[in-house]
Amino acid sequence: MASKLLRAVVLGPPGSGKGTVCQRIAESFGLQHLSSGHFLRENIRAKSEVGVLAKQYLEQGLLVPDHVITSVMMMELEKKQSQHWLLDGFPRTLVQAEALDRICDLDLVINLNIPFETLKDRLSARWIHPASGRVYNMEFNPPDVHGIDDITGEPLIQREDDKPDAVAVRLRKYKEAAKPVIELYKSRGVLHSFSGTETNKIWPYVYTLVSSKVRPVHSKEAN
Ligand SMILES: Nc1ccn([C@H]2C[C@H](O)[C@@H](COP(=O)(O)OP(=O)(O)OP(=O)(O)O)O2)c(=O)n1
Ligand SMILES: Nc1nc2c(ncn2[C@@H]2O[C@H](COP(=O)(O)OP(=O)(O)O)[C@@H](O)[C@H]2O)c(=O)[nH]1
Repeated sequence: MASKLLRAVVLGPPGSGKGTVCQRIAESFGLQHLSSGHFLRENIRAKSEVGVLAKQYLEQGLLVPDHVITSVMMMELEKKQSQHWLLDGFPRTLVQAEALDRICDLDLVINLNIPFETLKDRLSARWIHPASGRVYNMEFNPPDVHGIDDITGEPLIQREDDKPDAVAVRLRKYKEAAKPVIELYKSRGVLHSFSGTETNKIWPYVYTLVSSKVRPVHSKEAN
């Protein structure tokens, strides 16, 4: 098994299960899950310079400018240089993919293909714990107590951009921006696409793929 540090990306539209799959990979293989959306929401809550700027874009359903999210992610990646990592939500555009290219060679890109109706249903039932980024779904993985985070006991919230009108716009924008990124990774031979409507069915295939690159922390397959 290669001892090289894993550099991986998970691509997929909003609601496709990137966060869920990344969390499982991070737990099973002991690698760092870096979510660009989570870093942005943290900055917004902290009212940092990046956060104040990002908020203006997110409120209009827009992506933040490439240079802003790229500098946030480059700073985070610098801190994790000596660890295996997995990116969730970055790169979202070709410009971001090109910036990532300048600092590393990706080993693996996991692309989640999920039907539009499934995405809409999932997002309308998604609740998050803002401080940790923990994600719940009222049908798929509900919290122990309705509206309350299992670990901290703090309240869960629903993201503004998970409301139905915002979702349709986000999905359209995702497709447009992701197309050249997917083509780039396909041409490099690192793209692995998974299609379906259930994360639990996709997960064993993802697990097998990642196992070919990194050793699992637990000997038994999770879920
Ligand atoms: N590279 C990125 C990543 C995120 N964002 C912005 C737009 C996103 O709508 C928001 C939240 O990011 P998430 O990755 O959490 O959200 P997604 O839109 O991808 O939705 P989801 O978490 O549902 O996949 O942050 C951005 O502008 N550029
Ligand atoms: N019903 C259902 N919900 C799921 C499944 N997989 C993930 N979810 C939920 O769908 C929502 C979106 O998943 P998430 O991992 O946040 O996707 P992301 O937007 O791509 O990061 C969350 O509320 C998840 O808990 C699934 O197979 N079935």
